[in-house]
Amino acid sequence: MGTLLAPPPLHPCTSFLNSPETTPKSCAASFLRQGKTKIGYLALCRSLADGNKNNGGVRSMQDGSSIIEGGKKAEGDSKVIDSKDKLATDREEVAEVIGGEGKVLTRVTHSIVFVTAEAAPYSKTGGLGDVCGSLPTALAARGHRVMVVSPRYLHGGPSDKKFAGASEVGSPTKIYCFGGEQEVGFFHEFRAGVDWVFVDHPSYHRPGNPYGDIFGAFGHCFLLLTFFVPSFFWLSSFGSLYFVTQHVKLPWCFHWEGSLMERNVCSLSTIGMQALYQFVDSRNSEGILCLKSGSRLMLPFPASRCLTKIGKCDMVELKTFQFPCIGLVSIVNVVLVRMRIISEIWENGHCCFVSPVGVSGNFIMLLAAKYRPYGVYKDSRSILVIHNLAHQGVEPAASYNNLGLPLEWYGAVEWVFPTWARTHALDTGKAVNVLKGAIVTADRILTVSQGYAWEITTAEGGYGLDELLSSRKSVLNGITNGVDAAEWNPSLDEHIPSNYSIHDLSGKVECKIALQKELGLPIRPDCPLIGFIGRLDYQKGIDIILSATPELMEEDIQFVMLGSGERQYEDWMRVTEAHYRDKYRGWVGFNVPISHRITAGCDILLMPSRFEPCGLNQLYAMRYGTVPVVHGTGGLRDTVENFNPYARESLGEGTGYVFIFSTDVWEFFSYALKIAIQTYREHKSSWEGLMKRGMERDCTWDKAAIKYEQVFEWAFIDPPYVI
Ligand SMILES: Nc1ncnc2c1ncn2[C@@H]1O[C@H](COP(=O)(O)OP(=O)(O)O[C@H]2O[C@H](CO)[C@@H](O)[C@H](O)[C@H]2O)[C@@H](O)[C@H]1O
Repeated sequence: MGTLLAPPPLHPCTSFLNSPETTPKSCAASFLRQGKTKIGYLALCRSLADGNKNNGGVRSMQDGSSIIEGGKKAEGDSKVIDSKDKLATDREEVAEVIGGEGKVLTRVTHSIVFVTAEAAPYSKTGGLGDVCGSLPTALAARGHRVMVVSPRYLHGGPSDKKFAGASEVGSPTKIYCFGGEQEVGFFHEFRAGVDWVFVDHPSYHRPGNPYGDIFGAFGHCFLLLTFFVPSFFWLSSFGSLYFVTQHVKLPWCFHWEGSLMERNVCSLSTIGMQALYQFVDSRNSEGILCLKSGSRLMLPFPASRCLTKIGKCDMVELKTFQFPCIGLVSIVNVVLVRMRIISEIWENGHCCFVSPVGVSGNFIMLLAAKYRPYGVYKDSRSILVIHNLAHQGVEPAASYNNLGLPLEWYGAVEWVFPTWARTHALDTGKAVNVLKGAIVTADRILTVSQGYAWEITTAEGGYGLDELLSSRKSVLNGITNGVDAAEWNPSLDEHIPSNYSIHDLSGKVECKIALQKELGLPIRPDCPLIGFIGRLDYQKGIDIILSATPELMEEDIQFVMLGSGERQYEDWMRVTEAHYRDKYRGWVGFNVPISHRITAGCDILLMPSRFEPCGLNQLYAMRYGTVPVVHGTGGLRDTVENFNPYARESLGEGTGYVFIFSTDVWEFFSYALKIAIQTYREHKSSWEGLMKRGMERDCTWDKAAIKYEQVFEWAFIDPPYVI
């Protein structure tokens, strides 16, 4: 094992994340941690970089070392410290690693397991799938050790092939739930530096998408997800947890993402945990604590035993998220929990993250209410990541009993609807709001853009939580989501008919012609082709598009929309297509290859979202030289720079068109769109400048991952918010 002096770390005070008020109080503390640092997964990082180049790959071994696939053990510089060394100090930092292309990989490595309801490319219904498909690979590329656990959905169609690369691990295991024994299998694929693990059960084998079919959302999604969704997120809707452990015997961290549960299923919440531990057990036969008990997992043993059985968690990170197809149902995702097992616990026991009830927001509360008072996880930190404040997980007050919280904690989640929002005379308006509970207990709070981080502290964007969020401004940051550069790259994209790049845009015209052909629209390369991709709901501003369409159709343009969601909008798309056969196409459904072809083939992409925490399609569009026309809100305002043709001595500035709402909402939208169309037609060089500036933008996950690491560092500078 080698040691070396670390290069000067990033100064935490020179934040690129937020305003000075959100900078941690004690920057000095981080400097105290400088000095001698140990090489941790240097080899992994380097080998990963090398391995990726030569189509090899690095496999992490259970003993904490790593090998390059092909059997060669990492050597020399590539030596990896053994796990005991790794855990000998508090939280060890490894030196920043300069990868093959001079890229800094990471200073601190973790083992991370994502457990998620969807992960692209295997499964995806929206932004959640994108994030869980790309963030793990970005973290792996930075030297972290990453596993993703998600269901093995087989819908009986071509999408089933996506799981073809995964082979079965061991034999199926039996778990007890729903009043009987269930057989659960596990499949595994190592790809892009990440171990992808798929939980298999007959309930995942059905037509539709993960959460519903043509008849609507499955009423028992909770059941489908319970097999791998751990007890953290039970309840009516939430869930996702990532946690990272440095436990030698359990060298993975867990990341649960996106569970959908209904309010009456609290007792089923432990099953996923059991399944996961069964799996872990099968790989680490030594000393893993398997939770095979019945319903409740919360502190199933006396506190004193917990101290030896349960490790300390370094980091908990939660995020809220809306499941597109579920309408009002909210999802709270626990994003990342980094576990540290101090040496004595590590010697005796096992890392075990348990919660009797699952909502991830609830998990943060449980951490504060039930673990820390017993000295468990007192060195942990929690981060709540808010993806969509419109969905908070508000449930009837009676649900409180299912949260597993002590009675005296009711105030943390108490929620009373105003009189006007009550449904009948006897309605007291009393409810519980799990997101509120997480906000008042989390150590740090994140959103998916800086703009949205501010919006949620205002009365307009705070959905009733603005004052609470304002009171926590000093720990509130925004990190913009990234783009999976491998999936969304016009020069490599296999879904589009012609590849192209900023240096040669000729392929883009070919993509446009091919799209017009595919849609049955007149083939007219010079006609502005406008696109929209997304959920058909209020958030995405579909009503604005709807209002503006008649006027828009008077223009010489073509317009294609891809989306699914509210029935009224789907019907509207069909009717509009029938009415404007030579100009409009509405593709009702969810189709990833088509979304790529629309992104590549269109000239303009519309995103008139009423609010948008981050938004991904505008990022994809810019990468593909498609100019976004967006409402200046949240992440859209942060990521799209408004076009200014006069800037830089008339060379122009900006990457798209940003309009602001007023009372006549659609008129502002129409106005911005008309200017875009006019620029496309009459000012070709300005348009090309717009396209190229968008394509030059670096919106990759690498940048976001570095910012996440910065927030983790800050989280450890302060003591836990609630002890
Ligand atoms: N019919 C269809 N066919 C094919 N692909 C389709 C599709 N409809 C949508 N998609 C794809 O699904 C993804 C949706 O991304 P968004 O950022 O709009 O996420 P969403 O609003 O679901 O989630 C929330 O979480 C994300 C992630 O944090 C935030 O960016 C966002 O603001 C917040 O509302 C994109 O990749 C898009 O191309």
